[in-house]
Amino acid sequence: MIRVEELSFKYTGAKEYSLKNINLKVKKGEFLGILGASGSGKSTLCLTFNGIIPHSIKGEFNGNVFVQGYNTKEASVAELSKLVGLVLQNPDSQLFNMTVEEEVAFSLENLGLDVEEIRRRVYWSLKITGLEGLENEFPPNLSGGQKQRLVIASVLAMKPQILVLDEPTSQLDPLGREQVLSLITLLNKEQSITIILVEHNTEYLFDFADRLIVLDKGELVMEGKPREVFEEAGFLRNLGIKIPTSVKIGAELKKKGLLERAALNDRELVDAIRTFLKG
Ligand SMILES: Nc1ncnc2c1ncn2[C@@H]1O[C@H](COP(=O)(O)OP(=O)(O)OP(=O)(O)O)[C@@H](O)[C@H]1O
Repeated sequence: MIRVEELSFKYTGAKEYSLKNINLKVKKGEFLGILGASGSGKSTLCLTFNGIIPHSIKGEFNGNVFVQGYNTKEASVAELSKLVGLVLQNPDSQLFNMTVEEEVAFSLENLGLDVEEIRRRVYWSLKITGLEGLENEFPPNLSGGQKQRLVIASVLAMKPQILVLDEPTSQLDPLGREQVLSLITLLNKEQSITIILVEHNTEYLFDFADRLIVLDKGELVMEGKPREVFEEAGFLRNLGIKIPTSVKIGAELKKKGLLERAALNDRELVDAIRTFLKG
């Protein structure tokens, strides 16, 4: 689905490269989580997946990014947007139509689709994001979680096979956060959409990501299954990355010889404690 080869990028006028020699492959239907401290290059990497870098944001771009076989240097952002849906932190900056329905239909009208197909896609997108019944609402009146789901609906209407979400829940309240994360899980598990997600909720990534990559100062410094990555809790902490609470507790119990391995998710930790108390 995505192949990144020897990618380096320096913003125009910047002293340092924001991405340094990144190599990465993302498979169809995979759920990839991106971890890294502030400024490590997570957003910059996300912007390379649909061609915003290097087409709209300029700089020194070396290496290649291929999306479903297209080299992003050669394909336009409009073409790439049909393959890769991009969702950013702040939903308000991505909503500008008068009604929920118009918001979803907007991007489709530029694709030259017939009215019936547009109607079908709008209906499907609003249904899957749980926004049906709100078609005539004014987007600024929605809750944070609803707004972000509307952004996702308008991106999904283009029928991309890949969704890139850059901290989509960071500006939401706990309920909105939960709604958006559940939606992401559903899109991955039930619609087989490839997910690339930057998210600070490491508990969620532990449970649902297939693989994690860790960025540090523009370099890809670690890669593996969530369990393998969180096994290196000390390394992650030094990079300023939040460790799941279950892993922190697991590490203490392991130190005391009560657990064999620290990287357990919430459910596994509870099971291990229950077994220990029974024994
Ligand atoms: N438009 C820009 N012009 C110049 N430098 C930039 C620009 N955008 C980002 N950078 C620099 O590139 C580096 C990587 O930034 P980026 O936003 O990709 O990191 P991040 O991991 O997403 O951080 P955060 O978690 O704070 O969003 C930082 O040093 C940042 O200052």
